[in-house]
Amino acid sequence: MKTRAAVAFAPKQPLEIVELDLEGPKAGEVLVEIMATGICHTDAYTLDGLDSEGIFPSVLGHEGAGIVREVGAGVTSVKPGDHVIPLYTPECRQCKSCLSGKTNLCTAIRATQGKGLMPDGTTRFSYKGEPIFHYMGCSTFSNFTVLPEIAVAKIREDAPFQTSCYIGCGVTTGVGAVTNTAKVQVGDNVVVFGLGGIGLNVIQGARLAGANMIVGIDINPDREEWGRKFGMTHFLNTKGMSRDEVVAKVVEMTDGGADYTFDCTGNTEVMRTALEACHRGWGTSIIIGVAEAGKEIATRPFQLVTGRNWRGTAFGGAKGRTDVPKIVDWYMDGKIEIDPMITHVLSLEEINKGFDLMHAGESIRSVVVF
Ligand SMILES: NC(=O)c1ccc[n+]([C@@H]2O[C@H](COP(=O)([O-])OP(=O)(O)OC[C@H]3O[C@@H](n4cnc5c(N)ncnc54)[C@H](O)[C@@H]3O)[C@@H](O)[C@H]2O)c1
Ligand SMILES: N[C@@H](CCC(=O)N[C@@H](CSCO)C(=O)NCC(=O)O)C(=O)O
Ligand SMILES: [Zn+2]
Ligand SMILES: [Zn+2]
Repeated sequence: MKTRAAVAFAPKQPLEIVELDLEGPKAGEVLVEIMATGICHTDAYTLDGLDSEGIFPSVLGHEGAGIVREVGAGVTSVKPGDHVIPLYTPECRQCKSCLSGKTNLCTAIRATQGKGLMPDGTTRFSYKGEPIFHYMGCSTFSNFTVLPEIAVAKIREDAPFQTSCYIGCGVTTGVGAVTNTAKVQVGDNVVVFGLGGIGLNVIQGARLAGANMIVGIDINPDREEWGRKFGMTHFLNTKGMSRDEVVAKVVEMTDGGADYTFDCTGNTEVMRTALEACHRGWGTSIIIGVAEAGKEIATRPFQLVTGRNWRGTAFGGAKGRTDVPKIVDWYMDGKIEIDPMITHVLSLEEINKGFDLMHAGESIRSVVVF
């Protein structure tokens, strides 16, 4: 079949809208019509050539929602007509990681996914006879895409695609980092570095968990109003401040340091600041941001010797097929907010504008509707 898609032919080039050839689903795979997709900063980081796993030409996008249109042989958990959210962190429920009960990082198809291929080692997309690679196992910047059965979460049919697609990454990552990874408790003091599409969801996750202080930090002053909408209690604009100044200010505000800090910037200098702003003896810093290829984190080991903890999280520690339908329920029941964070709704033809808005700090989430 044919599908309209925004293709990343090369790094640092605008996406091109073209008609691709798409092979149907093989055994264990499903064909999904993508109805809406968000644009996450991770898509921009890959398009900018900063991802060590970045492959071109490819169809980016990993924050989608859509409808199953066809299933391959042996598929039993979904059927045509089901509403689904694609999962860049699949859940096979059989691999060592899934069975461990300790992680959401299913390893069943990670090797081929990282090479832009389906589990059988081939790609379903092509253009003028040449292969086009998949991205994060999702490729939601295509109107139709093929996914492994283990990489789709079935969701309720009354959830709007335009907003629930954000649960495919940003919402689940931010809220889950608080509830699954940090396990923030009532009364904890939380500091969030970077109040974009992920950080604002960390803030609403901290509010849900009953945190005491929720301090938001950004270098964009417009983000203060955004943070306050979702439960932020204090704001710090750190533009022009040194690491020591930021740490000292957070330690003063939180009476010794935060119980939990979250990096939602991807900047390795900010990651260090976030660790050092944690309370001596027990504070934990969670890295959510994805850093550019080649960047490394550093701190004095004394920071860890004196009881601070450094951790990371992918997809908010959520097990996709199990947890995503529940997060959709939280949204539909009004426990978490999504609609106000969708600042721009674009057509596929306008997708490059979504990247421009993100880089200019003018959007929280842009969503493309097909
Ligand atoms: N671990 C995961 O599973 C996961 C999932 C989604 C996104 N991410 C990553 O999370 C990060 C955030 O993504 P997003 O979509 O929210 O991006 P975004 O562009 O919407 O937001 C980033 C925010 O950080 C702020 N910022 C930038 N530099 C800063 C600095 N030095 N100090 C303080 N604030 C600063 C920006 O002003 C902006 O508000 C990215 O690195 C993305 O790749 C990780
Ligand atoms: N490919 C990059 C790392 C990118 C990365 O860390 N991705 C996150 C999701 S970001 C979503 O917006 C993730 O899930 N990581 C776990 C995994 O990819 O298995 C690199 O090579 O540095
Ligand atoms: Zn993402
Ligand atoms: Zn698994």
